[in-house]
Amino acid sequence: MLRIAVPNKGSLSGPAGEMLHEAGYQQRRESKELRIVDPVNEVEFFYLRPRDIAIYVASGRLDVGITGRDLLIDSGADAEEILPLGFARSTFRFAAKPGTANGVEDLKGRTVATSYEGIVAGHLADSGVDASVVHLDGAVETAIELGVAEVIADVVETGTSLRNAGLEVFGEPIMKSEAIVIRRTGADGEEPKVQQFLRRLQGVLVARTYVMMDYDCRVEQLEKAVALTPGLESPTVSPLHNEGWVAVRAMVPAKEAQRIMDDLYAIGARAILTTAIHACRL
Ligand SMILES: Nc1ncnc2c1ncn2[C@@H]1O[C@H](COP(=O)(O)OP(=O)(O)OP(=O)(O)O)[C@@H](O)[C@H]1O
Ligand SMILES: O=P(O)(O)OC[C@H]1O[C@H](OP(=O)(O)OP(=O)(O)O)[C@H](O)[C@@H]1O
Ligand SMILES: [Mg+2]
Repeated sequence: MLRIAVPNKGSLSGPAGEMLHEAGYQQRRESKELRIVDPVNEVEFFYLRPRDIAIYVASGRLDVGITGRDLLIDSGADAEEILPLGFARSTFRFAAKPGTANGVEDLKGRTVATSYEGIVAGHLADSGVDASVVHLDGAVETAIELGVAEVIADVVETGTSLRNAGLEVFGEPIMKSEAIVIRRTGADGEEPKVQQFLRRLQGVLVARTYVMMDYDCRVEQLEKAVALTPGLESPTVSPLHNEGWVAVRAMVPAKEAQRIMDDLYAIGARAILTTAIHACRL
């Protein structure tokens, strides 16, 4: 049985559960459940604090886990990223009252408040800057107003929390994060159960990013049409009953579907349809 760690709370929890559900796995029915078995798929899910997931996976007791890249790095645990999942995207940045600092080099002798002590201490050390780090559990933006620190380092997505606190980011982003799948560093990457789990999640990612496009076009226009819709491998081309026409089928990125439909129409393609992909194995 594959043992998988899933975030039980916070920004990662909802989207992780949705993705696992879309991948065909049974998920917990209520948020108090800490562990469920999905006997059909032979997996067991452990709902754990997002911050703790890298530690469990590094211990080898759980095979894989879903967490944030920033949380993995912050933990310092012996685990590695094996698949980015495209949700809970954020950047990790320094922020302060306008005019306080322009870059990490200005932090010498100052105090930085953060919930991500591991990332911040590592970044300061890499930059050769000697500053103090104060650990806070959350709502870090308030630390400056209340005089606990002059600078914070925190997750930024829309920037609303910073604006509301009258703060501005400064310096280069410390890191970019998103939800990821992790496993213990050096664990057997070919393990069939792990590979199957990753293929299912990759299938969800593809189904979310691509649509299926079908259209008819004249044989003379086929090369131009195929250049617009190269598909992942190569498009399927089938003869139509009407001589001189073919039907083409290819996956295209969902974001580009409307532009591609316009371009296909312009070269004479007709009956252009797009349909959603519900599941996929590449
Ligand atoms: N507003 C946000 N937008 C996108 N990702 C976020 C946001 N806030 C946190 N994250 C990401 O979620 C992960 C942190 O999850 P965690 O559950 O510890 O914190 P949280 O979502 O802030 O929840 P809480 O603060 O309620 O405990 C990190 O990977 C972080 O980058
Ligand atoms: O740039 P934004 O879109 O505003 O998002 C970033 C904010 O979201 C998270 O806070 P959360 O609500 O989880 O509270 P916390 O600070 O207590 O973790 C994070 O810690 C930032 O404060
Ligand atoms: Mg938070």
